[in-house]
Amino acid sequence: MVLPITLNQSLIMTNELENLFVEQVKTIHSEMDKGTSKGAAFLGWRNLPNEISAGELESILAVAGKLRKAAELVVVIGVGGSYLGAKAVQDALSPYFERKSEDPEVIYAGQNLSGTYIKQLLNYIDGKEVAVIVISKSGTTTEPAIAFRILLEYMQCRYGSSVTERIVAITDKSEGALREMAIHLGFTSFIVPDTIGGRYSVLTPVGLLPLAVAGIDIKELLAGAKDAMRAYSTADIGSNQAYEYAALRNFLLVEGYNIEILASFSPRFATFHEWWKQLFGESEGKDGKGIFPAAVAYPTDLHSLGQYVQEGQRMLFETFVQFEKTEDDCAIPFSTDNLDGLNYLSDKTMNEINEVTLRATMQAHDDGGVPLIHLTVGKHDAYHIGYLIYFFELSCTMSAYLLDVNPFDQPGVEKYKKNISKLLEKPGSVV
Ligand SMILES: O=P(O)(O)OC[C@H]1O[C@H](O)[C@H](O)[C@@H](O)[C@@H]1O
Repeated sequence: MVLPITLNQSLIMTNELENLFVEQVKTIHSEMDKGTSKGAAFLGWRNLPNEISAGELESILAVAGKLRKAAELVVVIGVGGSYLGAKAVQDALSPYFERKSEDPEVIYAGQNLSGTYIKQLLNYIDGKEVAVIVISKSGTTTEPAIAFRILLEYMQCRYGSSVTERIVAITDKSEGALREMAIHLGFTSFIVPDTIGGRYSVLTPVGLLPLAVAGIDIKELLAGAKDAMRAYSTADIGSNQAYEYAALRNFLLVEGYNIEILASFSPRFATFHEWWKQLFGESEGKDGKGIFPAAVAYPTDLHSLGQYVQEGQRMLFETFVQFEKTEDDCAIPFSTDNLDGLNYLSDKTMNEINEVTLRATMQAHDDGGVPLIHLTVGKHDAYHIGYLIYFFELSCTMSAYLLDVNPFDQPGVEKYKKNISKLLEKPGSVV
């Protein structure tokens, strides 16, 4: 059977260490099952692919259908976990250049505080039929709240009382300013479940609604996640590659490799790197622990960071994600004059050369002393992306538990927020 994801690596672990991980993983797995692991109240994503009801899926699709009909452009407002998952999957599964005519354009706001960005966004959407999806689990995050205030004013001026048909909020069921606004102004809304933190929420309405609006097959995405959930349900590292990946990372950390670079050769996968960075960075980076998650888009970055990876400080390991099958390809044409000397490639396609470049890179980095993990993904489609999401969510959680940290909080992020409040003299903040 061809597995949707396979993991290869050539690291040599001592038997003692391997046995230690085998035992630790078993214990943690059973603690997760019993709900006694750190932050266990936020393990809701674990069974989500099985638990999302047909009713909820239908209502997401129905609302998406309405927005698709009403709007040629949809602005999705959110930051962090309320933005990265949807954008990662949308970019991974959309054509590079030309959208299908029935798919609205989906653009993002609230992930930065650039006045230039919002001003130009307002100019860009003017004259187009617009809808807005505003997402914030807490309902109080400053960056998206500011973007929404500006977009809401714009939408109210433009659409008057019918604005409620064009705005959808996704937030906590009862807490936060966004929930209050949704009730007060009468927007359609969805709930981010209490048991799922932002960075694990891509398979809830947080990711599913914007993706359905963009024309992504969310049922296939969930089908992949559901199969992954089944495939990675065992506590045994030997037959659970999500746990194997978690253990390998922790082994490498013990060996002094404290930076992981996620590397891929598919440009449309690059936003997924950003989702992965938040997932691992916020889940593990606390109590003075954690592997720093970085990412490179090859071959572009072979011509920038490649030098460092090859010969810089030896504290990096690399995880390659390779898609075996992609839909389109382009042959290298034969040239009669061969002025560029490339005729030796003319029996090959671009994707074949991309694959050779991947192998050449892995070999070079291996020679350079960079430990490698190689994840091969069967196909570049919604099913496999859903599978991969679940793979990383589970391995990230296990990896954080192996470090003995709570995977589901992010206390450090509050520090800068408090400083902003002080500097901007927010009422109630301590000066
Ligand atoms: O969804 P929100 O509550 O607006 O939060 C958006 C983001 O805010 C902060 O950056 C947190 O550290 C993230 O974990 C969260 O995803």
